[in-house]
Amino acid sequence: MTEAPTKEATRQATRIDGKAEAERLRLRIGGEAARLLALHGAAPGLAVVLVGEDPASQVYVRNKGIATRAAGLVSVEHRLPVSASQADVLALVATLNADPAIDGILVQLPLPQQISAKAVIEAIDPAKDVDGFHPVNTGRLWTDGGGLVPCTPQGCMLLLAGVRERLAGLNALVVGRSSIVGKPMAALLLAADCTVTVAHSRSRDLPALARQADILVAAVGRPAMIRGDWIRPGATVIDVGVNRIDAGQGKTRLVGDVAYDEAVPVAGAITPVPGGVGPMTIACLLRNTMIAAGRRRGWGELDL
Ligand SMILES: Nc1nc2c(c(=O)[nH]1)N[C@@H](CN(C=O)c1ccc(C(=O)N[C@@H](CCC(=O)O)C(=O)O)cc1)CN2
Repeated sequence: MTEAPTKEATRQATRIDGKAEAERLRLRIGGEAARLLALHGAAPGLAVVLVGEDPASQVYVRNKGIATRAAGLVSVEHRLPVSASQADVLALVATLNADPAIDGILVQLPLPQQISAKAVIEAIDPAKDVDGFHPVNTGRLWTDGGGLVPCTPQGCMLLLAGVRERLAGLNALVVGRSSIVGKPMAALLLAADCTVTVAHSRSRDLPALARQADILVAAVGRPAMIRGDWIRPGATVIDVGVNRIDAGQGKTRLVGDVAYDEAVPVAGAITPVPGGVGPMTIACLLRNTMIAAGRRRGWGELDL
């Protein structure tokens, strides 16, 4: 009797579970916060400022508050109307800068068009800038690395560490050059001794650049732009995109910047959307708040 031909097993990338990793990090932060409360009788305080009523921002701010309180930190929310002036926001930031109970300040982006995000970010005390967007923290990131590190790129690095023991010498491609993700991501990969390329809308032959990459970080905000045949076999793919697309019948669904189903048979490991980088952003915000509190209150560097 002839045996049925064995079907060649389809290669599948390791799915990097950001939700589970974020949960573990939040539990560690909760444990450390409880220890510090017992030792010093105080909990770190995070103030989140929301201007206007952008639906996605409202969800993110609510989730930040829930996660902050669940970890045993103090969460304070300030909501300003969409008509708020830049002076209103700057006045609130000045109050929070001076408040000794507040260790971290985050102004949710985007802001209404009459308010300059640059002016607001630059007004935040760099020691309380838990987003890591202030020029002092940006400068530290590109020099000695001692400042507060932007949450999304920090989360990407933690996810990478879970699947890649050594990053030194690897080719890393960051697609996107935003100040929030692309540029700080490039700085962190460079600090980890990767050979870093940053691609953007004017880059020539993006597929060819992608095919060189052992690590590919997609942060362009264009649904499924990175195709499966652009990916180097075995590469680690970190998808930062959170794009809401029409799913028909009046429904929407979230997709990343990478064509996930095409990438899975080629990549070595890949983050899904949702459930990849997104949850790490909020966990790293709590981490930054703990770090800022430790430094401000003289609790020393914490093991997080
Ligand atoms: N001041 C800031 N503003 C904004 C930041 C930021 O880091 N600081 N980043 C984004 C929004 N953001 C946090 O604020 C954020 C985005 C996405 C997620 C997340 O968990 N995404 C989930 C899906 C959620 C959904 O269903 O919509 C996922 O990817 O699994 C968390 C935080 C812009 N503004």
